[in-house]
Amino acid sequence: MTIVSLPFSLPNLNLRRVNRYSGMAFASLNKETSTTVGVRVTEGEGNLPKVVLTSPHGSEAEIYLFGGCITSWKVPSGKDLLFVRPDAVFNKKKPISGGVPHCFPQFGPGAIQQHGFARNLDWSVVDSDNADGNPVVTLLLKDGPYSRSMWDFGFQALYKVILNSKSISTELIITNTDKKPFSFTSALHTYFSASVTGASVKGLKGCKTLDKELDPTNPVESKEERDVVTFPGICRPCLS
Ligand SMILES: O=P(O)(O)OC[C@H]1O[C@@H](O)[C@H](O)[C@@H](O)[C@@H]1O
Repeated sequence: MTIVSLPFSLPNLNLRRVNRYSGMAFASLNKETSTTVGVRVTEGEGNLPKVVLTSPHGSEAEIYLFGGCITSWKVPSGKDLLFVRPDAVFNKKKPISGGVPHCFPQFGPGAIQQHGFARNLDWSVVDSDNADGNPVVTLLLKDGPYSRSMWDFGFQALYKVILNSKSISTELIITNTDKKPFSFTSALHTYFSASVTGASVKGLKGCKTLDKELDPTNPVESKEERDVVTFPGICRPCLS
């Protein structure tokens, strides 16, 4: 695997560092490659940079800077609990279809592109840590000409991913850096790798559903009536 230099600069952030292993994964400004235990940046699919978190307990996670998208979370047995669609592309022409894509500043359809622009932009690494053996990386996305062209607000998104021995945790902090208020919707739209046979989802009763099977551009709106949703075949209703 190849170590890549990433063209990021270090913003003036006051990020709390949690122990002696703190540091940048890689800094390219002076060609220095200081490492944090369990955090590295390598070339992924389509030569896109990805952060790899490796836990001493045997789990591993991969996060593409394009879209700030976690594409893999392997537990110690080697099983990947996340799913990436087989037809996903890694060429920045489309968001990476799978893993844990960001939806921001809009979830679903609306005034701007479906699920917003955060999954179409390059995030940068601003911090990495190793907290008691658990690797941590923090990514940053800020407004720029592309985001401003459709959503004219100043913002900062900080996305922290922590790989624990038996879990992975994420924290997304959105800060309004503008002089005017804004509202937004957001989601971490996770694709889990699972067999639908025997899978069920509770708690959807009463939720609005959109059935896109017949015409994805003109979904049929309805309401979920079932206490428990199972998946005997194609997943028809999708939550909006
Ligand atoms: O296809 P996209 O834009 O990546 O969105 C993923 C899914 O997002 C869901 O919120 C929609 O209900 C689905 O219809 C859609 O397939």
